[in-house]
Amino acid sequence: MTTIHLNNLVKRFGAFTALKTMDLEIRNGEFMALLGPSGCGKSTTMNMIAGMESPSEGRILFDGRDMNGVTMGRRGVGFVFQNYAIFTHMSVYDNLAYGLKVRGTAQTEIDRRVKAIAEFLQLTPLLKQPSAKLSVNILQRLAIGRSAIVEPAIFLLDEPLSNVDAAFRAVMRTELKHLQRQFKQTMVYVTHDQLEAMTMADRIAVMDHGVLQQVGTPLEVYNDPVNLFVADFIGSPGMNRLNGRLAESDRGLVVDLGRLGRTAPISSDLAAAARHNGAREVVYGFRPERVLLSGSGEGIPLPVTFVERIGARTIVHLGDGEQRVKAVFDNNVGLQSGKTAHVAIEPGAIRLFDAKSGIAIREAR
Ligand SMILES: Nc1ncnc2c1ncn2[C@@H]1O[C@H](COP(=O)(O)OP(=O)(O)OP(=O)(O)O)[C@@H](O)[C@H]1O
Repeated sequence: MTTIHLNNLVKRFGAFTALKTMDLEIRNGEFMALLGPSGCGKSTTMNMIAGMESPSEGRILFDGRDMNGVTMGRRGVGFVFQNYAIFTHMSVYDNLAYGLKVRGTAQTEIDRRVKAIAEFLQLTPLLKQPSAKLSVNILQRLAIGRSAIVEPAIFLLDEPLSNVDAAFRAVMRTELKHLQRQFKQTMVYVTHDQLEAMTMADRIAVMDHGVLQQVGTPLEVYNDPVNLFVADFIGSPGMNRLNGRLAESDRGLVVDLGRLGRTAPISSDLAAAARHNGAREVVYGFRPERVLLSGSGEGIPLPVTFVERIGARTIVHLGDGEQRVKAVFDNNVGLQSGKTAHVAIEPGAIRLFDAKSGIAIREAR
């Protein structure tokens, strides 16, 4: 196990800055996901950790040791890419054994470890097969096994599941997490898929445009996004946002929801944070799972525009124009498009953002 420190890391390609600045500590034995849209600098960060690219500025430390000038082969990292690097002229067994062979491991030990990893990745019946004829799913499993077998202290995976089919991806999400627990590796996992990051990672580093936006556990980034980018990127459907304006009332500070013709109360702590922030135009945010239906006719009246049933889950689309809301329920709530629903938001679920900067207005914690 190894701790990775990224200190003020910057990467420029000519005049273009792919990574503007990155400060991140990846703890011993931690599963860290680097998450963000295409082009945000995830792979660039990963390639620098692996030693395939050098930083333009800043340092990378493994257990406090500066990796500047240390070649990829000497960093003790295992790397799995989106495009599995498999020797197609070799059998599954020989591909798995390769890393141990080049390290001069004894044949009996190679045999033991190949059998163990093959069992773990359900490759045992295929060990004698030539790799050239394997399906994409199996090839990716083999690529993971080939890197994992040497038990690197640091395991780097760059979108390893993006070419495989959805059912297999779901299985591999669980297996990769299991593999990391078993070998107690420090794992860095690049993905643009928030579901992958949310289900596997101990912590997620959310990136956008070469800038680290937020680091936290899946629940922290889900519940308390630092800005509207993170609020939108995490969760499916993303966070609801209604445009509002802070206004004083006899109930204290409230959010005037404009066209919806309502004012929404906020907690006294959030009101204090909003007063301190000074913003007037705000985004009133809440997760679709935190919407409640009010049977008594209280709450915000919104037209039901569309009802989606996804297995046991129901996603209800409400509102029109700019003020739209999605609500997610675990059952069939019996709403139909064309009807009006009265919705309330669970207490404690409201998040406020400064509409101009997009930055969260947060209660002191
Ligand atoms: N060798 C290079 N030369 C010039 N620009 C590069 C180079 N490598 C990456 N870039 C640019 O740096 C930015 C970040 O790329 P990077 O591959 O790190 O993004 P990413 O978040 O991993 O996205 P993706 O999943 O699409 O690869 C992109 O705009 C990319 O075009």
